[in-house]
Amino acid sequence: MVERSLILASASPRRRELLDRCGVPFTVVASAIDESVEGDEAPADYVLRVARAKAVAVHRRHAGSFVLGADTSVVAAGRILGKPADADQARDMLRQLSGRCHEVISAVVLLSPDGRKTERLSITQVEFGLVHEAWIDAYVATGDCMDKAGAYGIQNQAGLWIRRLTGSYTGVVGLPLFETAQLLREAGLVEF
Ligand SMILES: Cc1cn([C@H]2C[C@H](O)[C@@H](COP(=O)(O)OP(=O)(O)OP(=O)(O)O)O2)c(=O)[nH]c1=O
Repeated sequence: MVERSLILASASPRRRELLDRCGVPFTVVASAIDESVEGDEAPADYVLRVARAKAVAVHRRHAGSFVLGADTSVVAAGRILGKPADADQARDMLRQLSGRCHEVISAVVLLSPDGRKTERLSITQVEFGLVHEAWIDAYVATGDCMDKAGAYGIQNQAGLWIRRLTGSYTGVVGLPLFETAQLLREAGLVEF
């Protein structure tokens, strides 16, 4: 096993809980980066770019460590839905998702102490059943939507609206465990 520290470059409590399951000790350092979409950037390119930027920002301050960065976006009808700015935007996003399929794209990037970068992408198809206006109002009132891409948390009440999912549940929650474990294993940080 490699005797180097691992830093999770994220403020997300979900990512912390998921990374805990990999069984490797780590610390958390949040990165504040600009997450705006650049021009007509493709969704997968955008998510990878932002995940890299989060890892790089933290690696600059902690160059002797491994740094893991991640990003998650919802893509509906080709449009990238990040975290809603307010309750109205959250309602709009949930109306767009109701009764349709969308994709959740998560990127995970690992920087080594020597600056070597490895990365993986996880793409999941999610189908929402019809979501009534009253359900949207009640859910938005809980506030759960505000810190989540696409304005929903599959792990909370919005999970009741999901008819089907093909891909990675943990990817939707923000840290695809299969892909993350691959990166940590390749770096010699986990054994299995
Ligand atoms: C779709 C979906 C997203 N999410 C979360 C995962 C991410 O934390 C968040 C998307 O925003 P991100 O910008 O990917 O992450 P973040 O701002 O929470 O954390 P950081 O940038 O510091 O790493 O939405 C869920 O928890 N459940 C879901 O069902």
